This record gives sequence, structure tokens and C-alpha cells, in this order.
Amino acid sequence: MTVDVDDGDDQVEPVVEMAPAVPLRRTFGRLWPYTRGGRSWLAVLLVFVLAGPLVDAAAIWLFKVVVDDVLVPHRLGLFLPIMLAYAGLTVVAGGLRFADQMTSTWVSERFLLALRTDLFKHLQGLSLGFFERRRLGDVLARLTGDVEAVETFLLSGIVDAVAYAAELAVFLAVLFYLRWDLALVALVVAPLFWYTARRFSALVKAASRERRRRSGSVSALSEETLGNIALVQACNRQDWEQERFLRESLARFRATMEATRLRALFAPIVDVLELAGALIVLGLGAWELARGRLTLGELLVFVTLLSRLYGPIRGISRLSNGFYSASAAAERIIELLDQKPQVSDPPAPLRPARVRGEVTFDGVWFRYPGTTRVALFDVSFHADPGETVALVGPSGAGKSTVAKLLLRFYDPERGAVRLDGIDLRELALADLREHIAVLLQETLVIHGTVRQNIAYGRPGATDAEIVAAARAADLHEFVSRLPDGYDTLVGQHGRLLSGGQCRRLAIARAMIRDAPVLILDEPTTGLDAESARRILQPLGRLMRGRTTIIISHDLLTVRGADRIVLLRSGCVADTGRHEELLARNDGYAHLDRLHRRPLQGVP
Ligand SMILES: Nc1ncnc2c1ncn2[C@@H]1O[C@H](COP(=O)(O)OP(=O)(O)OP(=O)(O)O)[C@@H](O)[C@H]1O
Repeated sequence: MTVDVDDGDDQVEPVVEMAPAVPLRRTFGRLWPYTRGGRSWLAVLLVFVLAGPLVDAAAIWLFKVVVDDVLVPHRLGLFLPIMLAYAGLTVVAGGLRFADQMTSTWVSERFLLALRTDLFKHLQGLSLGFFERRRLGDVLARLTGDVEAVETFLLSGIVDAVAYAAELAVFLAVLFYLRWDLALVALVVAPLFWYTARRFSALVKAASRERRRRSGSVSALSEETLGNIALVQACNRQDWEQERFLRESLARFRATMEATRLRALFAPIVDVLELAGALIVLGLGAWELARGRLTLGELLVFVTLLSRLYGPIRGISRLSNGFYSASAAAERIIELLDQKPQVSDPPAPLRPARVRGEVTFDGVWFRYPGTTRVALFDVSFHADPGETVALVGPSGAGKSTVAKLLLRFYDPERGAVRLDGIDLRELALADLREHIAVLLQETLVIHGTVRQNIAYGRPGATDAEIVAAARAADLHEFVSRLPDGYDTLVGQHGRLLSGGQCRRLAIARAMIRDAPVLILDEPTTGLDAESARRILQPLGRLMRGRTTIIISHDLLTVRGADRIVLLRSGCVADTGRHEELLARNDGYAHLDRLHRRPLQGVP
């Protein structure tokens, strides 16, 4: 592998933007609710964590007793009970460590579970517009890597901080009890620890934010390249993609090295500070020993306790580095959690008992978020229950936008879209979409069996209903010939099915939804004449008795519609039946001629 990609990153548009900085307190407040359900265990964990240093301090104290009361005065009778006490303390310490490890893993994994599932739920509720703006790979990286990284921030962070604080308190108390003056001297280096930690954490945070951003970029590029592999290979863009990937990976590598360099530099600096503290105390201790103001046992215990004291001080300083790097991940999660869906349920949604399927667009104006161009411009049309309304017009006229508004992926800027006379904004989103079945241009097939794909339209559908839907979609015969019938896996994106079969699968799925309103977005796109002809019949069965909004370039498929709405540049240019429009609208007649031309000469 060559690693000589120029780092002239500044001129290149960033793959993924840096998430906005969030103060630590807010990060904490935003993530704390996810500990719900595990808080009592967190309290139990704290008890274990607090008990640990007490047991340790007792063991160290026993050591002093051994030296001063057994070894120095040669009173060996006390040896056995002291050893038994030692053994007892070791067993208790081991038990505490086990319980501590199990409980802390449980608490942190529960926290991650809650955070990740909530984030996933939140993402699923976000509007289509969010996904159209964001790079999916980056969103996935936040859902996986960043969630994982944030754990340090909240749980292990808190627990370790409490544990260190407890150790500090216990050991300091014993040190002060032994010799308060020596203890004070030992603490002289503490502010230096603190100052160094503060300086380093700011630098570590900057490097960590960069690292997380680049991880998102790497993930986004992987998803885009591998998801479009056919295009990449067909256009021979592998080298270019490799270069982009390498550039982001290198940037991530550099950011990781920078964070590691800072952390690695921090450790020896702390060692030097610690050694300085210990040497001062040792010097003073030896002086006191020589003058008979300190026993040997006391000095040994003092130095041992001192080494235990610096452990937590060093730990707390290290923790602040970990805190800051985890908060870089937390910022990326909070940015997602702060996203509000562009459309949401009304506070008190109307719940009509029965929907007949009357669709009305009433003076609808619409602009895609973040754009200035008006996509729909005072669009009005009406479909009575059971009627078929066709939306036709040149590419970019706004036909698919009408469908998106009917599904309430977006809300109109002005005007209203109504179902049975009720503004869609007054209905619950789930209820609205329950009443609409949709056949998109790109047929969506999930990785699963034929049966699962059809039943995706209505969970809980019986086998008989699935077969009936497949029959109506002219799919049953084909499925019956498959080796595993309805249990045949269709492969990711329906790779094992032809375009026409995928379309019929989608028809079966729409059929089983049995919704009063149907949206057909270019139902014959991408199919050859024979396949297109073969789906017309099942489509007809699907449309029967339902209000159908059919979007098509192809005037031949929409001639029979009850009404045709001719859209041009986001406006309704004309409305009427095929013959009426043909007679009075030159633009429509022109479109019609365009569609006929390729057919001329066909026998
Ligand atoms: N997500 C989006 N963000 C911004 N602009 C968009 C978005 N989707 C569509 N547009 C713009 O809105 C206009 C209408 O697009 P729309 O997809 O509704 O046209 P269409 O008539 O369905 O075209 P086609 O027949 O090619 O599918 C176009 O100018 C398009 O560029």
C-alpha cells in the first residue's frame, strides 16, 4: 500500500462536518437519563467501589502491625491470627473485585443498550429530508462507534472517579492520622498534577473530535463506494475512490496518533511529579526516623500508602483525558438526538373511523428545506374515493414531490393536503400512512424470503392472505416454481428476482396493505415492453376500488385515468381527461406525440 496521499485537505470539502461543541455539563445532562433502570445497580456498584479501598487500607495496616508488633519485637505468637486476617481480607477483596466487574459491565452495557436503541428509534422518526442531507455511513458510525466510545464518559468515568475519590479519601485520612505534617508535604505536588491534566485534556479533546469526525468520514465513504460498487467499477473509479478513502483514513490515523502522543506524553510527566513527591516524603521520613520520631513500620506504611495515594490522583488526571475524548463522541450523538423531525404528530390527532380515500391538494406551495427554488407552486387537484388521478409532466415538474407531500414526508409551506377533507397535519403520521399504499419507482425489497417481503406490508398477515395477494399480483405461479416456494430467499435488494418480478412482489405487498389510497410512482419504469404489459393487469386489480394517484412520464399508461393533472415547473398547467387535454392543450398533445413516436413502425 502506498501512503503518499497529499494532505492538502484544506481545499477539499469535508466529507463529514465537525459536530457542534457541547459543554461537558450539557453532555452529561443529555446522556444521564439513559442510566434509568440501572441507577440502583449504579448505587450498588458504588458500594463495592467504596468498600474496595477500605479493605485495601486494612491490609496495609496489618502490614504495619506485622512489622511493628511481630517482626521487630519478635512476638511470633501473633503471626497466625494476623495471617488469617490477611487471608480473610484477600478473599473479601477478590469477591468485591468480581462483583464490581460484573456490576459495572452490566450497568454500562444497559446504558449503551438504552442509548443505542433510543438513538435508532429517534433516527427512524426523523424526516426523509434529514436522510437526504446526511451521509448514511456517518450516521451508522455514530450509531455504533460513537455510542460505544461514549460509555467511558458516563459510567466507567463516574464509577472510576468515585472509586479514585474514595481511595484518595481513605488513604489521605490514614496518612493524616499517621503523620499530618508528612501528609501535607506529600500533597504539595497535587496541584501540579491538576494543572498538567487540564492542559492535556484540552489538547486531547481537539484530537479526539478530529478522530471521531474522520471515523465518520471513513464509514461514509465505505458505505457510498461499496453501496454503488457497480457504478464505481463500470466507470473505473476504483483508484479515485481508493485515494479518497486513503485520505480520510490517513487523517484519522494522524488524529489517533496525536491523541495517543498526548496521552503517552502525559504518563511520564506524571511519573516525574509522583517521584518528586515520594522523594521529598522519603527524605523527610528518613530524617524523622533517624531522630526517633517515626518507627520503621510507620515509615514503610507511609511510603506504601503514598504510592497508593498517587495512583488515584494520577487516575483522576488520566480520567479527565478519557472524559474529553469520550465527550467528542457524545457531541456527535447529541447532534443527532437534537435533530427534530420536520413533520410530527399533532398533540391531539383526529382518528377517523373509516377513510374513504378522498384526496385533495388545496393551493399547495412547497420548497425543499434548504433550497430557494419553489418545487410546487399553488398546486390544486382533487380525487374522489376510488378515482384514478394521473400526474404527468416533464422531468422535474414536481410529480414525485406531490407523492411525498401526500405521504407527509414534508409539510406544505402554504395550502393544505387533505384526506377525506382532513388536513394531513391533523392526523397521526402512523394512521395516515396506514391508509396509503405506495409503489415507489425503485422497488424496495428487504433481505428475506418472498413471504416476509409480502408480509412486510402488513405484519401478522396469514399465509392465505399472502398467497391471495401473490395471486392477484400474478406472482403466485412463479413463486410456486421456486425450490423453497414462499420461503425462498430473494437476496439483498431482491437480486434473485427480475425487475418485473420485483415489481409484482411490490404489488403483492401493496395489495396486502389493503389501503384506500394508492400511490404509483412510475410503475412501469425500467421494465421492457413485455414486462410492463405483464404488470398492467395485476396493477389494474390493485387499483380497483382505491383512490389511485399515478405518476408517469408515459402517457400511454395513464390514458384511462379519471383525471389527468399536467404539471409543469411545479405548477398545474391543465387538468382534464386524456381526450380533453389532447384537444385543448398543445403541451399535452406534444407530450403525447413524443410518446407515440417510438411506437411508430412497431407492427
Ligand atoms: N430532496 C430534494 N431536495 C431538494 N430538491 C429536490 C429534492 N427532490 C426533488 N427536488 C427538486 O424538486 C423538483 C421536483 O422534483 P420531482 O422529483 O418532484 O420531479 P418529478 O416530476 O417527479 O421528476 P421525474 O419525472 O424526473 O421523477 C426538481 O427540481 C428537483 O430538483
